[in-house]
Amino acid sequence: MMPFRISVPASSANLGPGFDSMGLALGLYIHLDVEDSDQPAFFAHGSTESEENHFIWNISEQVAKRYGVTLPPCKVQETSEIPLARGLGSSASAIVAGIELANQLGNLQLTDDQKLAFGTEIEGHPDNIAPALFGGLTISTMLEDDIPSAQLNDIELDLIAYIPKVELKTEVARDCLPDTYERNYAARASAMSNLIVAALYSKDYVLFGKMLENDLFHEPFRKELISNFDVIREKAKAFGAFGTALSGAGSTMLSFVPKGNGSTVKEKMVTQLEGYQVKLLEIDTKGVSVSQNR
Ligand SMILES: Nc1ncnc2c1ncn2[C@@H]1O[C@H](COP(=O)(O)OP(=O)(O)O)[C@@H](O)[C@H]1O
Ligand SMILES: N[C@@H](CCOP(=O)(O)O)C(=O)O
Repeated sequence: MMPFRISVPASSANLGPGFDSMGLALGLYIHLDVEDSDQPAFFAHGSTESEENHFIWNISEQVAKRYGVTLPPCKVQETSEIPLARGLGSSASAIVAGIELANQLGNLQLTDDQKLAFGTEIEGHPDNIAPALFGGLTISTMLEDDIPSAQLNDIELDLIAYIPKVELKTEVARDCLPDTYERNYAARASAMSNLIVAALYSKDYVLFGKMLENDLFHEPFRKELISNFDVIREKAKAFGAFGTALSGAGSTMLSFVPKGNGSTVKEKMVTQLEGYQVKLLEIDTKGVSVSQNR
């Protein structure tokens, strides 16, 4: 089996009103290159020193313990294109990588449902875990003993991410949210989520962009934490984007642009945003993958 490579995509959760349920897999990846070794060793991204208590290895060990197996010694080299704590789902991608590593090393033959359940248990919500596992746009939620999830791959949009230097931990951005929403407010907020899904399925991207920018669940409470929130949204709209939302809990923002116009809009946005990485991103449609060839 060894050597093998596990690749997991990044993801953008929420898409405005799809708070805690919608997520889109992105073409930025974390890779684990795994090979045989007598001495167990885990090399984190950019490090030449083996770490015993690495986040991903800890996840793998938790999975192994749950299923009563001991993982064989091996050497794991992590490389990642996903910036940490910017709302691009780095923690969920790392969790999925850890689950898949245990799955492969322990020959556990975990089902998709088992991986989704375990990942969601650790992350607390399924909106990044599901796209990291399955690719595309996923909508999922937590029932008592099940995590139903639907997938949509047929999205004809270009994506532009504005990634600032500043990190924002999801935990901190969740602390800004209200504990409860009043009934009429919640009904309006969930109507936006229903409409955004209908707009995506019917490919009405003008309506999609409108709903994307009308979230009531989280963005009104988080936007104060995000520099240039309104500026980015307004400029992107003026240059032709359908809409722009906070990616996950932030700090990145993500624009959805008519297919084929991405690079033109990106070039214009670059001139407006100093200190940001402005990136044209692909949608990943595969989710986590394991390959023998490197
Ligand atoms: N590949 C990784 N290796 C180690 N820790 C990671 C990795 N990816 C994410 N993390 C942990 O998750 C944190 C970021 O998670 P979070 O605040 O949820 O932001 P996001 O998931 O949006 O990037 C990092 O600060 C780090 O502690
Ligand atoms: N629904 C969560 C999503 C967090 O995504 P992340 O990429 O910022 O970890 C939230 O909005 O808190």
